[in-house]
Amino acid sequence: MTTNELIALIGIIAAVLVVGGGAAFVLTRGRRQLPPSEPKRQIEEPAEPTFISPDPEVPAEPEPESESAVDTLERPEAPQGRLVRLRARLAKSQGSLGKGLLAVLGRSTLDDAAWEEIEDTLLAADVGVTATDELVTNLRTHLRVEGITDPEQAKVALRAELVRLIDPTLDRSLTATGADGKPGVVLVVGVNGTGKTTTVGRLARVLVADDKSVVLGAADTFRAAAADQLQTWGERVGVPTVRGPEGGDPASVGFESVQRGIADAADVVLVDTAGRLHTKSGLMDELGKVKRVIEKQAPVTEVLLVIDATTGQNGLTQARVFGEVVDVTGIVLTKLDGTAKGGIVIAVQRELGVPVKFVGLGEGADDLAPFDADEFVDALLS
Ligand SMILES: Nc1nc2c(ncn2[C@@H]2O[C@H](COP(=O)(O)OP(=O)(O)OP(=O)(O)O)[C@@H](O)[C@H]2O)c(=O)[nH]1
Repeated sequence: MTTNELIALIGIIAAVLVVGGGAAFVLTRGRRQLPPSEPKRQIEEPAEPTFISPDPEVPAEPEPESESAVDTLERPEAPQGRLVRLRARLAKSQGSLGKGLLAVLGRSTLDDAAWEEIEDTLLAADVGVTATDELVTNLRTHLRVEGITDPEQAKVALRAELVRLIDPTLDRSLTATGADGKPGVVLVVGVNGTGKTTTVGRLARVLVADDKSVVLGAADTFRAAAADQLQTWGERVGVPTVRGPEGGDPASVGFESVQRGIADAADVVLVDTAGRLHTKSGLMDELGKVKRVIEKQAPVTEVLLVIDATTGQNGLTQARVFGEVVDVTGIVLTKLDGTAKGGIVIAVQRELGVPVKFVGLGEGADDLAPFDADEFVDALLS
């Protein structure tokens, strides 16, 4: 090999070494910049479809109940003291009944004309004829026997006579305790629009505030929105609602709601019923059936008749007719906030011989107050 040939061979070997080393360097650096090998596997092996993109039609696994969901439940106001809070709502009744009576009693002498005015005031407030006679006779005797002429003392005497007429000794508690480990069952009845569904929803809140477990029965299958309305009331305080098909048999919804109450070991089942005209005998008979069918599961412990206080004498007629079909055990007087006829409390109690247990004094969720004779009369005369 010549010297020139040797130099050429060394040059070729050197060039090969330089190019090969450079390529190796580039490859090595390049490999270091690649992502780790794991993702390569992801690309090659398609993931399960449900992980790639959850199908919106497929319901997700139920999530454990979050704290915020529990937090959204409302805490109803304790029932005690509601009547005192709502006393100003009796303003209309206060004006015509309470203030009317006090104005006459405040006069220096009470002649026959003054007593007639007292009588008229009581009658105008729907106290009813017999109760009015009784109150006037008793108050006159009270003032005469005790020689009362001072208006302030006369007011005290009036208060005592009104309380006596309303009868503070009546048991006004909701009879909602069942026997033999079964829930108490409260059936709520009345004509259309008196406020039954609202009352059932509010009663659920009263019971929940009292730490009772409750099941609602939407046996008003007649009015389309009634079951939804009731369910909403229940959801606000975490209470389930049993409902049936629209136009279905109300008795079977009543039956199933009590069945659910027994299965859940609930304290109370509250059953809403369809409003019915008290003049329609077929519908009234159906109400009797609802009660009988429910009682195949557990005794009805309370039948509450809801009466709209603004309907006056008509409310009394309803009370009479409902009382003939189901054994009414308590009265709920709604819309007492919108009437000057607060005396209906006295009249309706006498008509049925059962106590007023709750009064509705507004449209708020907790505007249903347990009735108390002393607090009511104090509100009227304040
Ligand atoms: N101002 C006032 N409104 C009330 C009171 N109680 C109920 N209401 C209103 O009365 C209306 C009728 O109430 P509902 O509970 O739907 O009556 P319902 O008796 O269930 O009606 P039906 O299902 O048709 O028989 C609603 O607008 C209630 O907000 C109350 O004490 N005061």
